[in-house]
Amino acid sequence: MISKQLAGEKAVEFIKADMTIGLGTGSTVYWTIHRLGKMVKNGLQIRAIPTSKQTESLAKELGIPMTSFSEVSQLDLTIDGADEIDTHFNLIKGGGGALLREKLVAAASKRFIIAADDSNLVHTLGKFPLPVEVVPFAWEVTAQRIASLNCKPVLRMNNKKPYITDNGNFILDCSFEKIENPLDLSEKLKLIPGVVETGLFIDMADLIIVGSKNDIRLINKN
Ligand SMILES: O=C[C@H](O)[C@H](O)[C@H](O)COP(=O)(O)O
Repeated sequence: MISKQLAGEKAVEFIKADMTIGLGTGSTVYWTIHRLGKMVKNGLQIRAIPTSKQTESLAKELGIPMTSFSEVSQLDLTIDGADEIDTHFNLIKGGGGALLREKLVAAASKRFIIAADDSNLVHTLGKFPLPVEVVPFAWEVTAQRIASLNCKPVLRMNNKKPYITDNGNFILDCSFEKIENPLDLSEKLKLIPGVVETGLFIDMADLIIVGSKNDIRLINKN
């Protein structure tokens, strides 16, 4: 069994009846969503808010009942993946382009669980290029401003065209190499006009489930 699958499937143990669950995006929570689909088939009653169109269609296919922020304002639990996790529980997310909805859903959740594998654990964030969601208008100028923070922003492409997020925006993948102060960088990025959201999730995760070749580790905050 692959490590992401181990971690993703383990995460469903934290889902209880009648919860409202945030469903993340990516190849790790794919396994969570599949397991949850089986639990729902066996009678578990929950409702879910997806963090992307991709997750929404998978969850619908599996018969997982959906809700939205027009019906609920707080979720009991969100389960998501991460591209990098540092020793202070800070994350880089957005490799799959879903960072904006992921952050909104995580911020509205009482508990935020990350399922990942040991390759995602790092001492310092930044080797994985930081995804930054920007509005398409004047994205070139936004990219120049971001570059002045000491990185190389690259416009994410898809079939030779700019990749478009579920919110109609572009993504700039920004290679910082080492992000020594994630909070400071996050604040600086958010001050740049045109930046919608960044893939830095600072001190939001409550529990990390780390799958490796043959076992699973749970890392609790504090
Ligand atoms: O936009 C995508 C998300 O932030 C994913 O959770 C992240 O990229 C990790 O994905 P995966 O589970 O495929 O490694």
